[in-house]
Amino acid sequence: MKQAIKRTIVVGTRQSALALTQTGQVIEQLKAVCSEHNLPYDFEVRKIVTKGDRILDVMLSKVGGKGLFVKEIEESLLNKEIDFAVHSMKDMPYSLPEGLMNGAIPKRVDPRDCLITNGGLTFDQLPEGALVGTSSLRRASQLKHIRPDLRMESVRGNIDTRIRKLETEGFDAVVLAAAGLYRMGWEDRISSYVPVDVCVPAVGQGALGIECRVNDSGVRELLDMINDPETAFAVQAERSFLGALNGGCQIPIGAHATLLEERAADGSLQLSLTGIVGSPDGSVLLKETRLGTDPQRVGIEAAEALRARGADRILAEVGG
Ligand SMILES: NCc1[nH]cc(CCC(=O)O)c1CC(=O)O
Repeated sequence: MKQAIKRTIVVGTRQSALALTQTGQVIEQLKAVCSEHNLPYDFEVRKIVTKGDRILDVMLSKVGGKGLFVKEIEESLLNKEIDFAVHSMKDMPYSLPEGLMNGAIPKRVDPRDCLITNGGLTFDQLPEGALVGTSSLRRASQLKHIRPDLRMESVRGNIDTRIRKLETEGFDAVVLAAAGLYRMGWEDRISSYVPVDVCVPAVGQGALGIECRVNDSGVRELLDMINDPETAFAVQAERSFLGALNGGCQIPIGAHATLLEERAADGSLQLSLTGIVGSPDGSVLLKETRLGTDPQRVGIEAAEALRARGADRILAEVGG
């Protein structure tokens, strides 16, 4: 029998353990789709070192924010050195360069933040004045807002480094996205979850984004098979919110959208989005929730409601 000639798809990723693991998981999903539909594709992983990986000792917000992790990867896509790239959605800047697009958003895992503590504490059980490690202004703002006694300190590095610092640097707790721990198979390290009404997650947290070239129809058709329309719908609303607040950088912004069980009268999906903007010290925390059927609009409406309450001033103060 004649063998079809296979196209080898080169997949770009950062070289952190989390990036490699989630890229491997996406490739496994695609391989299953290929064998089910008899599609002639092979996959090869190409590791890319980004500027964000080289600068690990500075607070992210001081060195230019999220774009640091994707610029080199996007250049490799445009140069055709790679054919698609797997990103943590929350690390993707709002706007993609001309010629690139988000080809798929697979099903989201748990979007919540979680605590790693000694002795399995919940947020409410943290002792008075506890030292909490996070490099995220969003987490610092929201946690200090309800617990002004907490001392927040920056902790950077890969997930395993941050967990190690719980012991080596005397933290009472380290805050991480649950999603990263699940993907690594380290969920047994999670002491407790921070409810989304206490700490609204980062835009896109728990979701992946798969970036590809707009004109690569083969890759686009393939990626479309692992797209999860409901996740994509919610993430679109969160990213619309981010875009409406000009939030490309590491700033104290969070948004969480969920689909409502009930459809609108005309049968379309409905979603609810809660967005926050806060000051890094937690003294100000603005929160708004909007419902609707158009994700773009819901994001913009929540952003406008926050802007009307002074969100721009807070963002300008932190240099967002
Ligand atoms: N900021 C780094 C980062 N980017 C993506 C994840 C994993 C969670 C996810 O995919 O949303 C993490 C770690 C963390 O925030 O704890």
